[in-house]
Amino acid sequence: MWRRLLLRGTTCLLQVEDPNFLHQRHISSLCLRLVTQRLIHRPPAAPSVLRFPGAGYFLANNETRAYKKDTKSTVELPVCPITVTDIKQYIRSKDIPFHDGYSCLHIPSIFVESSARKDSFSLFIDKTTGQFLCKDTLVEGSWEDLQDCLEVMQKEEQDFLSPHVLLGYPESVEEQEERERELREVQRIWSSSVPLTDVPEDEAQLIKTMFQIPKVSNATLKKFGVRLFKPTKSLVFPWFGGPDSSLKGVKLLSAQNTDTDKVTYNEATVPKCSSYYNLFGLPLVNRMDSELVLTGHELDTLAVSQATGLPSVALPRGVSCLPPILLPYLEQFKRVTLWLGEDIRSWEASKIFSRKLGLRRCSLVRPGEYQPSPVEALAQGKNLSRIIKASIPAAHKSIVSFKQLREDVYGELLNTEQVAGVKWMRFPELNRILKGHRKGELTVFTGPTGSGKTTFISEVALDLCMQGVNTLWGSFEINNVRLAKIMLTQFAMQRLEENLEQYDFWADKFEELPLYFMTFHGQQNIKTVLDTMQHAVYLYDINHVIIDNLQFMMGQENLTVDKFAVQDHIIGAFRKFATNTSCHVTLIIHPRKEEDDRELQTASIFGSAKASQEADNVLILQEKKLVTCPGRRSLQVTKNRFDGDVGIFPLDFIKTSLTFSAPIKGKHKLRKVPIKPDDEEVEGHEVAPKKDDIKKDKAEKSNKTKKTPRPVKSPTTGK
Ligand SMILES: Nc1ncnc2c1ncn2[C@@H]1O[C@H](COP(=O)(O)OP(=O)(O)OP(=O)(O)O)[C@@H](O)[C@H]1O
Repeated sequence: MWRRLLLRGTTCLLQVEDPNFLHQRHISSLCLRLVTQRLIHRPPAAPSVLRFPGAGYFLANNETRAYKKDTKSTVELPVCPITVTDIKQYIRSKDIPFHDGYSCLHIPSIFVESSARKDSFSLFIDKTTGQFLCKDTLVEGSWEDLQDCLEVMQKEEQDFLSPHVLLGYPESVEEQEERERELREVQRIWSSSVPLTDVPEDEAQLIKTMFQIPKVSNATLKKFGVRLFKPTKSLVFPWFGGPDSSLKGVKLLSAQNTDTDKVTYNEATVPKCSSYYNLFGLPLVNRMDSELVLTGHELDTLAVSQATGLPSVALPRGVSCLPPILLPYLEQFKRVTLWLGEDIRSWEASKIFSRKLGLRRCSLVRPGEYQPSPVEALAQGKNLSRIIKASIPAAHKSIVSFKQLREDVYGELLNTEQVAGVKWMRFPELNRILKGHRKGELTVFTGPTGSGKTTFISEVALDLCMQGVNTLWGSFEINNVRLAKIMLTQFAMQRLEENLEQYDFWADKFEELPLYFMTFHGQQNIKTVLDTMQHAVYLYDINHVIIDNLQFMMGQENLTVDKFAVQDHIIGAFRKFATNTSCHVTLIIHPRKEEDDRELQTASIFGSAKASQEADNVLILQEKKLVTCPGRRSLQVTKNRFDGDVGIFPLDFIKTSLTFSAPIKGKHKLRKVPIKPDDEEVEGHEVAPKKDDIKKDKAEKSNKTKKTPRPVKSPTTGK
């Protein structure tokens, strides 16, 4: 029997074998099946979406909510994008009082009985996404979930709902086991580590010297609950959270002193960094505190707190991202000072994060010689309070004088290397010409049809992503599975088809990359694409978007208008996006038809001159049609706005690994660095373990040092 269903505004036809399918449990499993088959995005949470004739509405009262973690790194726009005005209008229509906060709207929790509500406005709705979080119960969900809940409350004439009302994805057995294993690991580390105050004074001093925190007092370490895990000489930072302030996780920090007197830190978290949402220092914040210093590191928070007495919290993944799910915890502060570190990357991150936090309450500490990171400032005996007082307001006017710019200019002159951007590990020649990959730029990339544009740009982007550049792919031509397969092959630098036993090893490492995909395929509307990009920038602090390729946005536009004008409009929109969001956009554009044996030039890019005018960089994949060397490609940089250097270098394609970056005839020999006495590792590239090691690695999988941050998908609870 066929039944028509309306799910989140989409009509679905369902074949139903069981005539009693209207029973709650059937609907719930049916919805889950639909989700697994990706027919709908997630199970509908409540009645307004399930309109069975005569069925009334449906709530899964007995189901507990548990998001399926890390499902996919795909970015999709919410079914119906909303604005803050929509949210406000809806809330008003339900007669719910609200408080207009910085990043969120605050309403009374609907998951707590009114008599038991501790805080009258403890449910936070993200103004940008509509995502909500109830701080009292830690129930969270989408804007649609919240609307559904409110509809039910109204229909039922209830003044609160059970926190278990929302349907969730049940955890798989493996997920459950993994979670339990992680919890045991957290407990094991925590109980076998000791407070630094219990360590003999000379040993404690030695540890502090090792971590270069000689001036951080025992009292401060004790106050923040920092411990020492003796087996690895690591500092342990606890994550206490949830309504019961229980131990949710730990971060282990080890220090390594280098020849240059500088210390390098290695971090490991349990649970793994993709589910680690600790705002370290939060339990010490008072409900009435209205000022906060936000740092990029736990040690910095210790330094700020000790030197200034101000409340301070550290971001769980440093400057790489500020997950929106943490924003509700920062709503109470009228003034937030962002002091994220001592380099340009921290400075750029502080500007981006302050947009999420609300510019008007944020001020930024500009890194510089006299303003190093907080922990260094403390070690150097600087006055941290004065540095914080001298921080500059994040809100800026659109017209500025040189007086306001002079510090920026000075900073750029002082840090020329950092200003030049992230260097490629696999493409030294690109570094030589372009100097690096910079935020806010537009790169236009072209090359003959089928010459390997996607393959090449995939490796170029992967290289950056492996260094922590949060990357979003918009691949309209080839689907995400194929693209991910290319990238994974390039990542592993080998044909995985022939080494399937290594698949899990590489896939596990690949999964840790801050890499996301838009789910579009085929022709797309430019506005939808830009909205999705904007959404991803907000959620995942994307730094690099790759669009493959522009021609897939042309078809949707009104083609009675001049084709070139449409293309110019699209390029202009991407240019604006790059500038406004400080995100680098790489745009692949097909060339116009040239004669086969002619090399492409900037002017060969399809369309008018707008593409090359707007672009900061123009890259061309040249294909020489030589009989002697048919597959030979070169990469030509014909425009480089940063410093004007242009040039060309040859690319040798290795079919097994789909890479272009191998050493060229001994010219760019990579140093071999042994990692084990009997193993060799090419610089910047990992070696997969032998078959036997794979099993071991799986068992120990949890959390060895992870440098690359990962997406934000699971709740703050760390559940
Ligand atoms: N230098 C090369 N030599 C030989 N084959 C290559 C080279 N680079 C890529 N290929 C292969 O050519 C095929 C097409 O590559 P790719 O899709 O990257 O090209 P493209 O320029 O993006 O194509 P299109 O013009 O259709 O967008 C792939 O199978 C790829 O593995």
